[in-house]
Amino acid sequence: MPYTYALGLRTRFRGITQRQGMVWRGSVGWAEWSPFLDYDGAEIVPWLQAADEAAEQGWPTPIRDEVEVNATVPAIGPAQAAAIVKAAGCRTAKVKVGERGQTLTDDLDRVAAVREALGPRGRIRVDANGAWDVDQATNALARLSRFELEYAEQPCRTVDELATLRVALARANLDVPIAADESIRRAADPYLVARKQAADVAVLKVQPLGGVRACLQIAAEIGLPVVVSSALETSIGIAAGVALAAALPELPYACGLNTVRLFTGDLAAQPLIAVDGRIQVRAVNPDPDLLTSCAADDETRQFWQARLGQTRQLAERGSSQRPSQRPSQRQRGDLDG
Ligand SMILES: O=C(O)CCC(=O)c1ccccc1C(=O)O
Ligand SMILES: [Mg+2]
Repeated sequence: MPYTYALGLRTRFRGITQRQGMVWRGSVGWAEWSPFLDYDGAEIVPWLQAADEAAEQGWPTPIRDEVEVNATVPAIGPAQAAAIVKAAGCRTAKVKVGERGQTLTDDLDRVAAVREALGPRGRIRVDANGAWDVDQATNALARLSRFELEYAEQPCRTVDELATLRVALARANLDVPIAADESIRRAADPYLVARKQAADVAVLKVQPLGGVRACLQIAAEIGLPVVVSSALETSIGIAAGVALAAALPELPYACGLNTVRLFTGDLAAQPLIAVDGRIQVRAVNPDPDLLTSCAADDETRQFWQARLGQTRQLAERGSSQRPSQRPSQRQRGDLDG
Protein backbone atom coordinates (compact mmCIF):
# COMPACT_ATOMS: atom_id res chain seq x y z
CA MET A 1 0.00 0.00 0.00
CA PRO A 2 1.65 3.24 -1.10
CA TYR A 3 1.93 6.23 1.23
CA THR A 4 1.82 9.73 -0.23
CA TYR A 5 4.05 12.27 1.48
CA ALA A 6 4.34 16.06 1.30
CA LEU A 7 7.45 17.74 2.70
CA GLY A 8 8.44 21.39 2.86
CA LEU A 9 11.68 22.78 1.42
CA ARG A 10 13.72 25.19 3.51
CA THR A 11 14.25 27.43 0.49
CA ARG A 12 12.73 27.50 -2.99
CA PHE A 13 14.42 24.96 -5.31
CA ARG A 14 13.50 24.45 -9.00
CA GLY A 15 10.70 26.91 -8.30
CA ILE A 16 9.04 24.70 -5.69
CA THR A 17 8.63 24.99 -1.93
CA GLN A 18 7.08 21.59 -1.32
CA ARG A 19 8.03 18.11 -2.50
CA GLN A 20 5.51 15.31 -2.91
CA GLY A 21 5.81 11.64 -3.76
CA MET A 22 4.94 8.10 -2.82
CA VAL A 23 6.76 5.39 -0.92
CA TRP A 24 5.84 1.74 -0.56
CA ARG A 25 7.28 -1.52 0.67
CA GLY A 26 7.75 -4.34 -1.83
CA SER A 27 8.95 -7.88 -1.35
CA VAL A 28 12.60 -6.86 -0.82
CA GLY A 29 12.57 -3.24 0.33
CA TRP A 30 11.17 0.27 0.39
CA ALA A 31 10.79 2.28 -2.79
CA GLU A 32 10.18 5.93 -3.54
CA TRP A 33 8.32 7.19 -6.60
CA SER A 34 8.42 10.96 -6.83
CA PRO A 35 8.35 12.24 -10.42
CA PHE A 36 8.30 16.06 -10.49
CA LEU A 37 4.82 17.54 -10.81
CA ASP A 38 5.72 19.26 -14.08
CA TYR A 39 6.60 15.91 -15.71
CA ASP A 40 4.03 13.49 -17.06
CA GLY A 41 3.20 10.67 -19.48
CA ALA A 42 5.94 8.41 -20.79
CA GLU A 43 8.63 10.54 -19.20
CA ILE A 44 7.73 9.31 -15.71
CA VAL A 45 7.69 5.60 -16.60
CA PRO A 46 11.45 5.22 -15.85
CA TRP A 47 10.80 6.71 -12.40
CA LEU A 48 8.41 3.80 -11.80
CA GLN A 49 10.94 1.27 -13.08
CA ALA A 50 13.39 2.64 -10.53
CA ALA A 51 10.81 2.22 -7.74
CA ASP A 52 9.96 -1.32 -8.84
CA GLU A 53 13.63 -2.24 -8.80
CA ALA A 54 13.98 -0.96 -5.23
CA ALA A 55 10.78 -2.70 -4.06
CA GLU A 56 11.03 -6.06 -5.83
CA GLN A 57 14.62 -6.65 -6.87
CA GLY A 58 16.98 -4.72 -4.66
CA TRP A 59 20.36 -3.37 -5.72
CA PRO A 60 23.73 -4.82 -6.75
CA THR A 61 26.30 -5.50 -4.05
CA PRO A 62 28.09 -2.32 -2.97
CA ILE A 63 31.86 -2.09 -3.33
CA ARG A 64 32.22 0.83 -0.87
CA ASP A 65 30.64 1.55 2.50
CA GLU A 66 30.45 5.34 2.27
CA VAL A 67 30.03 7.95 -0.42
CA GLU A 68 31.45 11.47 -0.52
CA VAL A 69 28.79 14.10 -1.24
CA ASN A 70 28.52 17.79 -2.03
CA ALA A 71 26.58 20.50 -0.26
CA THR A 72 23.79 21.76 -2.52
CA VAL A 73 23.38 25.54 -2.51
CA PRO A 74 20.12 26.90 -3.95
CA ALA A 75 19.95 30.28 -5.71
CA ILE A 76 19.93 32.21 -2.44
CA GLY A 77 21.81 35.22 -1.10
CA PRO A 78 25.54 35.07 -0.24
CA ALA A 79 25.14 34.99 3.55
CA GLN A 80 22.62 32.17 3.43
CA ALA A 81 24.79 30.31 0.88
CA ALA A 82 27.82 30.52 3.16
CA ALA A 83 25.73 29.31 6.11
CA ILE A 84 24.51 26.26 4.17
CA VAL A 85 28.04 25.33 3.16
CA LYS A 86 29.36 25.66 6.71
CA ALA A 87 26.49 23.67 8.20
CA ALA A 88 26.79 20.87 5.62
CA GLY A 89 30.41 20.06 6.46
CA CYS A 90 31.23 18.93 2.91
CA ARG A 91 34.47 19.57 1.03
CA THR A 92 32.57 20.17 -2.22
CA ALA A 93 29.67 22.53 -2.92
CA LYS A 94 27.32 22.68 -5.88
CA VAL A 95 25.97 26.17 -6.40
CA LYS A 96 22.86 26.94 -8.44
CA VAL A 97 23.42 29.78 -10.93
CA GLY A 98 21.48 31.41 -13.78
CA GLU A 99 18.24 31.49 -11.79
CA ARG A 100 15.40 33.25 -13.58
CA GLY A 101 15.00 36.82 -12.32
CA GLN A 102 18.59 37.02 -11.03
CA THR A 103 21.77 38.46 -12.56
CA LEU A 104 25.33 37.28 -13.10
CA THR A 105 26.31 39.55 -10.23
CA ASP A 106 24.03 37.51 -7.94
CA ASP A 107 25.82 34.35 -9.13
CA LEU A 108 29.27 35.88 -8.64
CA ASP A 109 28.39 37.07 -5.13
CA ARG A 110 26.95 33.66 -4.19
CA VAL A 111 29.94 31.72 -5.54
CA ALA A 112 32.36 34.17 -3.88
CA ALA A 113 30.65 33.57 -0.54
CA VAL A 114 30.80 29.81 -1.04
CA ARG A 115 34.52 29.98 -1.91
CA GLU A 116 35.13 32.01 1.23
CA ALA A 117 33.16 29.52 3.35
CA LEU A 118 34.85 26.44 1.84
CA GLY A 119 38.40 27.73 1.82
CA PRO A 120 40.88 27.47 -1.07
CA ARG A 121 41.03 23.66 -0.99
CA GLY A 122 37.27 23.13 -1.26
CA ARG A 123 35.76 22.26 -4.61
CA ILE A 124 33.02 24.28 -6.26
CA ARG A 125 30.79 23.22 -9.14
CA VAL A 126 27.95 25.33 -10.53
CA ASP A 127 24.65 24.20 -12.07
CA ALA A 128 22.82 26.53 -14.47
CA ASN A 129 20.05 24.07 -15.43
CA GLY A 130 20.38 25.13 -19.06
CA ALA A 131 19.79 28.82 -18.39
CA TRP A 132 22.47 30.29 -20.68
CA ASP A 133 23.02 30.48 -24.42
CA VAL A 134 26.59 29.83 -25.62
CA ASP A 135 27.71 33.48 -25.40
CA GLN A 136 26.15 33.98 -21.98
CA ALA A 137 27.75 30.75 -20.75
CA THR A 138 31.17 31.68 -22.11
CA ASN A 139 30.97 35.08 -20.43
CA ALA A 140 29.56 33.74 -17.15
CA LEU A 141 32.13 30.95 -16.91
CA ALA A 142 34.96 33.37 -17.75
CA ARG A 143 33.84 35.55 -14.84
CA LEU A 144 33.19 32.59 -12.51
CA SER A 145 36.47 30.85 -13.37
CA ARG A 146 38.37 33.03 -10.87
CA PHE A 147 36.72 30.91 -8.17
CA GLU A 148 38.20 27.78 -9.75
CA LEU A 149 35.32 25.60 -10.79
CA GLU A 150 35.48 21.83 -10.67
CA TYR A 151 32.91 21.82 -13.50
CA ALA A 152 29.82 23.62 -14.81
CA GLU A 153 26.68 21.47 -14.96
CA GLN A 154 24.25 21.95 -17.85
CA PRO A 155 25.31 25.55 -18.64
CA CYS A 156 23.23 25.47 -21.86
CA ARG A 157 20.03 23.68 -22.76
CA THR A 158 20.89 21.67 -25.87
CA VAL A 159 23.58 19.11 -26.66
CA ASP A 160 24.75 21.15 -29.66
CA GLU A 161 25.13 24.26 -27.51
CA LEU A 162 27.16 22.29 -24.96
CA ALA A 163 29.44 21.02 -27.73
CA THR A 164 29.88 24.55 -29.14
CA LEU A 165 30.53 25.93 -25.66
CA ARG A 166 33.30 23.39 -25.05
CA VAL A 167 35.05 24.57 -28.21
CA ALA A 168 34.54 28.24 -27.26
CA LEU A 169 35.97 27.67 -23.78
CA ALA A 170 39.01 25.87 -25.15
CA ARG A 171 39.62 28.72 -27.61
CA ALA A 172 39.39 31.23 -24.77
CA ASN A 173 41.85 29.14 -22.76
CA LEU A 174 39.23 28.60 -20.05
CA ASP A 175 39.63 25.29 -18.29
CA VAL A 176 36.09 24.67 -17.02
CA PRO A 177 34.90 21.08 -17.59
CA ILE A 178 31.27 20.69 -18.64
CA ALA A 179 28.86 18.23 -16.99
CA ALA A 180 25.63 17.10 -18.65
CA ASP A 181 22.53 16.50 -16.52
CA GLU A 182 19.23 17.26 -18.31
CA SER A 183 20.95 16.41 -21.62
CA ILE A 184 21.25 12.84 -20.32
CA ARG A 185 18.22 12.29 -18.10
CA ARG A 186 15.70 14.02 -20.36
CA ALA A 187 17.17 12.96 -23.72
CA ALA A 188 15.76 10.31 -26.02
CA ASP A 189 19.37 9.08 -26.33
CA PRO A 190 21.54 9.46 -23.20
CA TYR A 191 24.68 8.70 -25.22
CA LEU A 192 24.32 11.58 -27.68
CA VAL A 193 26.23 13.90 -25.33
CA ALA A 194 29.25 11.61 -25.42
CA ARG A 195 29.09 11.03 -29.19
CA LYS A 196 28.97 14.77 -29.83
CA GLN A 197 31.77 15.44 -27.33
CA ALA A 198 29.42 17.82 -25.56
CA ALA A 199 30.50 17.07 -21.98
CA ASP A 200 33.42 16.00 -19.80
CA VAL A 201 31.28 14.54 -17.00
CA ALA A 202 27.94 12.68 -16.94
CA VAL A 203 25.43 13.35 -14.14
CA LEU A 204 23.26 10.29 -13.39
CA LYS A 205 20.00 10.35 -11.42
CA VAL A 206 18.43 7.01 -10.53
CA GLN A 207 14.69 7.78 -10.84
CA PRO A 208 14.59 9.58 -14.20
CA LEU A 209 17.02 7.09 -15.74
CA GLY A 210 15.05 3.99 -14.71
CA GLY A 211 16.93 2.53 -11.75
CA VAL A 212 20.32 1.65 -10.32
CA ARG A 213 21.03 -1.06 -12.92
CA ALA A 214 20.03 1.20 -15.81
CA CYS A 215 22.45 3.83 -14.49
CA LEU A 216 25.25 1.29 -14.02
CA GLN A 217 24.81 0.33 -17.65
CA ILE A 218 24.95 3.95 -18.82
CA ALA A 219 28.05 4.49 -16.66
CA ALA A 220 29.70 1.44 -18.21
CA GLU A 221 28.97 2.54 -21.76
CA ILE A 222 29.08 6.32 -21.82
CA GLY A 223 32.86 6.69 -21.67
CA LEU A 224 32.75 9.67 -19.28
CA PRO A 225 33.33 9.92 -15.53
CA VAL A 226 29.98 9.99 -13.74
CA VAL A 227 28.53 11.90 -10.79
CA VAL A 228 25.48 10.50 -8.99
CA SER A 229 22.93 13.14 -8.02
CA SER A 230 19.50 13.14 -6.42
CA ALA A 231 16.13 14.18 -7.78
CA LEU A 232 15.35 15.73 -4.39
CA GLU A 233 14.01 12.60 -2.71
CA THR A 234 13.39 11.61 0.89
CA SER A 235 15.95 9.28 2.46
CA ILE A 236 14.06 6.36 0.87
CA GLY A 237 14.87 7.61 -2.64
CA ILE A 238 18.32 8.87 -1.68
CA ALA A 239 19.19 5.30 -0.63
CA ALA A 240 18.86 4.27 -4.30
CA GLY A 241 21.33 6.98 -5.33
CA VAL A 242 23.70 5.87 -2.59
CA ALA A 243 23.34 2.26 -3.80
CA LEU A 244 24.32 3.38 -7.31
CA ALA A 245 27.29 5.40 -6.06
CA ALA A 246 28.35 2.47 -3.87
CA ALA A 247 28.25 0.01 -6.79
CA LEU A 248 30.06 2.09 -9.43
CA PRO A 249 33.51 0.74 -10.30
CA GLU A 250 34.86 4.28 -10.20
CA LEU A 251 33.64 7.30 -8.27
CA PRO A 252 35.99 10.22 -8.93
CA TYR A 253 33.63 13.04 -7.82
CA ALA A 254 31.52 13.85 -4.77
CA CYS A 255 27.87 12.98 -5.34
CA GLY A 256 24.86 15.33 -5.20
CA LEU A 257 23.05 13.17 -2.67
CA ASN A 258 23.01 15.41 0.39
CA THR A 259 19.65 16.97 -0.44
CA VAL A 260 17.56 15.67 2.47
CA ARG A 261 19.09 18.72 4.17
CA LEU A 262 17.01 20.94 1.92
CA PHE A 263 13.79 19.50 3.40
CA THR A 264 12.14 20.59 6.63
CA GLY A 265 11.65 16.92 7.53
CA ASP A 266 12.12 13.36 6.31
CA LEU A 267 10.46 9.94 6.43
CA ALA A 268 13.40 8.20 8.13
CA ALA A 269 14.16 8.53 11.83
CA GLN A 270 17.86 8.64 10.88
CA PRO A 271 17.95 10.61 7.61
CA LEU A 272 20.61 9.98 4.95
CA ILE A 273 22.39 13.27 5.61
CA ALA A 274 26.17 13.55 5.37
CA VAL A 275 28.38 13.51 8.42
CA ASP A 276 31.87 14.88 7.70
CA GLY A 277 30.98 15.08 4.01
CA ARG A 278 30.08 11.41 3.65
CA ILE A 279 26.90 9.35 3.62
CA GLN A 280 27.04 5.79 4.92
CA VAL A 281 25.80 2.97 2.70
CA ARG A 282 22.95 1.37 4.68
CA ALA A 283 19.34 0.24 4.45
CA VAL A 284 16.74 2.92 5.13
CA ASN A 285 13.20 2.30 6.35
CA PRO A 286 10.59 4.95 6.99
CA ASP A 287 9.52 5.61 10.54
CA PRO A 288 5.80 4.80 11.04
CA ASP A 289 5.17 8.02 12.98
CA LEU A 290 6.89 10.09 10.27
CA LEU A 291 4.84 8.39 7.55
CA THR A 292 1.80 9.66 9.43
CA SER A 293 3.05 13.15 10.23
CA CYS A 294 4.35 13.72 6.65
CA ALA A 295 1.23 12.31 4.98
CA ALA A 296 -0.21 14.44 2.21
CA ASP A 297 -3.81 15.68 2.39
CA ASP A 298 -6.65 13.63 0.85
CA GLU A 299 -6.72 15.53 -2.43
CA THR A 300 -2.97 15.14 -2.95
CA ARG A 301 -3.18 11.45 -2.07
CA GLN A 302 -5.92 10.86 -4.61
CA PHE A 303 -3.92 12.70 -7.26
CA TRP A 304 -0.87 10.50 -6.64
CA GLN A 305 -2.91 7.29 -6.58
CA ALA A 306 -4.42 8.14 -9.96
CA ARG A 307 -1.01 9.19 -11.29
CA LEU A 308 0.50 5.87 -10.20
CA GLY A 309 -2.33 3.90 -11.81
CA GLN A 310 -1.96 5.75 -15.11
CA THR A 311 1.80 5.36 -15.12
CA ARG A 312 1.53 1.66 -14.30
CA GLN A 313 -0.78 1.25 -17.30
CA LEU A 314 1.59 3.17 -19.55
CA ALA A 315 4.51 1.03 -18.36
CA GLU A 316 2.63 -2.20 -19.01
CA ARG A 317 1.51 -1.09 -22.45
CA GLY A 318 5.09 -0.16 -23.26
CA SER A 319 6.60 -3.46 -22.12
CA SER A 320 4.07 -5.54 -24.08
CA GLN A 321 5.18 -3.91 -27.30
CA ARG A 322 8.34 -4.44 -29.27
CA PRO A 323 11.01 -1.96 -28.16
CA SER A 324 10.73 0.04 -31.40
CA GLN A 325 7.04 0.63 -30.72
CA ARG A 326 7.42 1.79 -27.16
CA PRO A 327 6.23 5.31 -26.56
CA SER A 328 9.40 7.31 -26.92
CA GLN A 329 10.57 8.64 -23.59
CA ARG A 330 11.48 12.17 -22.73
CA GLN A 331 10.40 13.90 -25.88
CA ARG A 332 9.82 17.22 -24.23
CA GLY A 333 11.65 20.18 -25.63
CA ASP A 334 12.00 22.21 -22.46
CA LEU A 335 14.66 21.04 -20.10
CA ASP A 336 13.89 23.02 -16.98
CA GLY A 337 14.89 21.20 -13.82
O1 LIG B 1 23.24 17.62 -7.41
C1 LIG B 1 22.92 18.09 -6.30
O2 LIG B 1 23.75 18.61 -5.54
C2 LIG B 1 21.50 18.05 -5.81
C3 LIG B 1 20.45 17.66 -6.78
C4 LIG B 1 20.04 18.70 -7.76
O3 LIG B 1 20.71 19.69 -7.94
C5 LIG B 1 18.77 18.56 -8.46
C6 LIG B 1 17.68 18.10 -7.73
C7 LIG B 1 16.43 18.00 -8.32
C8 LIG B 1 16.27 18.33 -9.64
C9 LIG B 1 17.34 18.77 -10.39
C10 LIG B 1 18.61 18.88 -9.81
C11 LIG B 1 19.75 19.27 -10.71
O4 LIG B 1 20.84 18.76 -10.60
O5 LIG B 1 19.55 20.05 -11.62
MG1 LIG C 1 21.62 19.58 -12.56
